[in-house]
Amino acid sequence: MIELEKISKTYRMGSSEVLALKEVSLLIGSGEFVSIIGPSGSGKTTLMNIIGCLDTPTSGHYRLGGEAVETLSVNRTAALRNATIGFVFQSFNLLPKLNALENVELPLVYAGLRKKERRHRATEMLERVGLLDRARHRPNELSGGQRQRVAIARALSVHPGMVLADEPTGALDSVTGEEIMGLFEELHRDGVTIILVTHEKNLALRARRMLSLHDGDVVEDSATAFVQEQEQEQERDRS
Ligand SMILES: Nc1ncnc2c1ncn2[C@@H]1O[C@H](COP(=O)(O)OP(=O)(O)OP(=O)(O)O)[C@@H](O)[C@H]1O
Repeated sequence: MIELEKISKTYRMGSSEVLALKEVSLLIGSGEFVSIIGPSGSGKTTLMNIIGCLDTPTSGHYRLGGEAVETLSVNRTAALRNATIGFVFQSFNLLPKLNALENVELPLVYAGLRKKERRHRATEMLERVGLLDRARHRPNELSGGQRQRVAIARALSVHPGMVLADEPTGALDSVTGEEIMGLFEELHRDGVTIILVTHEKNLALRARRMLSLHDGDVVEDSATAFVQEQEQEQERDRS
């Protein structure tokens, strides 16, 4: 469970200030599939960074899984983040000298797992994203979509309850982007919380809930047409 209460974020640069988030209050439940949309500079990445405990708000309160994040030490925050959140970025952020399997294993090295368990889990995750046959390939031997699948497998390797994805399809063509969205939908069906930043409305509408940001404010928080269609179908079935 994510609980944001009047979260504001101000960036200071010399004598000037940018108010990137303005008293944002939000509840996101376990297992939700939420997209965040908004124009460039509206605060999407800032909000994701705060939810992901990669940055701290200037004011307000953030509880993650019941823990008040502002009261935690840096080490405890890092431990909470590593155990609960998998990150997926537009630029994949894979290490070029490691092959796909080794990239997926990396968070498990940091988590202190033994080699045999790491191999087992990383293999399982590559299979999950349909890339087992590319396990020994380095990132430059993979397509963009395959690289993003490796990055998603890496995010999943620690079995996080939540995946935060910042423009995960931004570097991909539309067909490959659709495939990656299909993978997020599968994860959602498996109970993983998905929060996805995108500037493409057709992709945002594939989530079950869409938040629109404008100038640091959440200006819309709505169930997507996908959910409305499902509700209408259920209504028809009942009548
Ligand atoms: N490190 C920083 N220092 C100063 N200002 C920043 C910093 N990061 C973001 N900002 C400013 O905060 C505001 C929100 O930025 P943010 O990156 O969250 O927006 P965004 O919606 O993700 O934009 P985009 O779609 O272009 O990635 C912008 O005005 C931006 O210039």
